[in-house]
Amino acid sequence: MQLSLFDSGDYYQFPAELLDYTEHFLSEDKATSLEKKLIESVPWKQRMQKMYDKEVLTPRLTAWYGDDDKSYHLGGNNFSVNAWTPELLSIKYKIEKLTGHKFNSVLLNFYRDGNDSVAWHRDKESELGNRPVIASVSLGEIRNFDFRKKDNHRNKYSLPLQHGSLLIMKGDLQTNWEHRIAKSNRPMRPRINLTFRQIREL
Ligand SMILES: O=C(O)CCC(=O)C(=O)O
Ligand SMILES: [Fe+2]
Repeated sequence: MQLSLFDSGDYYQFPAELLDYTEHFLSEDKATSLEKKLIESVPWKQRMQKMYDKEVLTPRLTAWYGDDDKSYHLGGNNFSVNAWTPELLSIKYKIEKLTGHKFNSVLLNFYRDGNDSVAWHRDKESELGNRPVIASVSLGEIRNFDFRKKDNHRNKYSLPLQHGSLLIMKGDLQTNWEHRIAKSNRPMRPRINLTFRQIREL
């Protein structure tokens, strides 16, 4: 795994048990055709999100797919669940085979350009349980996945997520670290991110 530091004056070793990065998880062709298919066929929506006490529009489009037609509360959002498509199921099986972890849902993010983003957060909803394993597939534009220690923001890293890559987030990552996809002034093509999760019923 290659990590670039934000602040070259300080050096922190990032604990490898929290992240697993596979750069060429999908072939270039596979990744490109999947990206095109998802952009065209997913019922993308800009949703409302609770930020402190206010409801704001998320600065990206999202969609939720999963095992049945229940809708889950995730971080106070009420997503209605779409049924698995053959493309998403086949990616899910490929990740399960590689990692040995099972997933029952996937949250899709569509970053239309550099203006779209996800703010610093942890995926710590109780539906995910303790120390969740989240599998994140990236398609399209290379965006930086930034992460920082919750109690020491200077302990901060950036990982450029390549087209067709797989990032596994695990261990205490969602407990002790925050992550984000920052906005950029650089002209950017669209990017799609798929985060496979195991949601429990509460
Ligand atoms: O787009 C990404 O790589 C990260 C998305 C994310 O953090 C999330 O959906 O919780
Ligand atoms: Fe996240």
